[in-house]
Amino acid sequence: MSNILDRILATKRQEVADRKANPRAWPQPTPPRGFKAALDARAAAGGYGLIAEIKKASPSKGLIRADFDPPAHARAYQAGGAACLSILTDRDYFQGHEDYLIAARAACDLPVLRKDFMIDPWQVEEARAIGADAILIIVAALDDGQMAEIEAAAFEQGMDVLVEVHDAQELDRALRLKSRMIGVNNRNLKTFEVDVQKTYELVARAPANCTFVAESGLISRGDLDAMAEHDIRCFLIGESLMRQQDVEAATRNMIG
Ligand SMILES: O=C(O)c1ccccc1NCC(=O)[C@H](O)[C@H](O)COP(=O)(O)O
Repeated sequence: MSNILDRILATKRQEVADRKANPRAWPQPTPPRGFKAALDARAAAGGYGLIAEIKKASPSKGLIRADFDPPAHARAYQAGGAACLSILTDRDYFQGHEDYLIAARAACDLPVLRKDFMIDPWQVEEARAIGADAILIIVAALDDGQMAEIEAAAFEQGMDVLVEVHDAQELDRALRLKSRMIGVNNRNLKTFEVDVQKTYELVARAPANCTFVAESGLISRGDLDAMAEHDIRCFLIGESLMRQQDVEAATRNMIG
């Protein structure tokens, strides 16, 4: 039986083919903002490096934020102390859009991750063209050759790469790449269950020179403090912040 990732990737292949056939023209983006450097600086200063996600909806939760306003959320996340943004651009499963990334990045100074399902280096060029400072490689979605090709395209554009893994085998494959920014997604893509134990298991296997990011299902300051006891200081958080009426205050309470 196919899981949600298989279904997303099937849709994405068709979407990318359509977009390559009918490319949009984009305005010239400003130069890349250092994404990994922004996270590392927070962690080095003894704080938490938060990648705050602008996420309208998801396959697991449906609609998360009805009054969705990417520029306002970007400003609130920056004022609340986030180091970086993650912005969903996938339309079919997350109700995202490239225009949300463009508008949110223009509204703040934070580096931005294009959160989408990369299957083709062409999408990396498009990501930079809309202003993204980093892209995501999901190890479960690609073979080693595809990952290396997409990573090389990103580095050529001066972007950072967050490499996302779910288990030890995927971590071993991730570490064959050059990027030293590794995210552990605690969400099981078959069941949608979130298990933060995954992060604890994998941080012990990751080399010390990695920027290590815990992703998904983080709800409270206590969750982050528990992870900090295992030397994990960077986090990708979406839903729990996006559900708050006062996003700025929620962000500050989470990491302040
Ligand atoms: O969020 C989902 O339902 C989902 C389903 C299938 C593939 C990916 C999915 N989420 C992408 C993410 O990585 C999360 O948006 C991100 O880690 C933030 O998670 P959360 O704080 O739980 O919103």
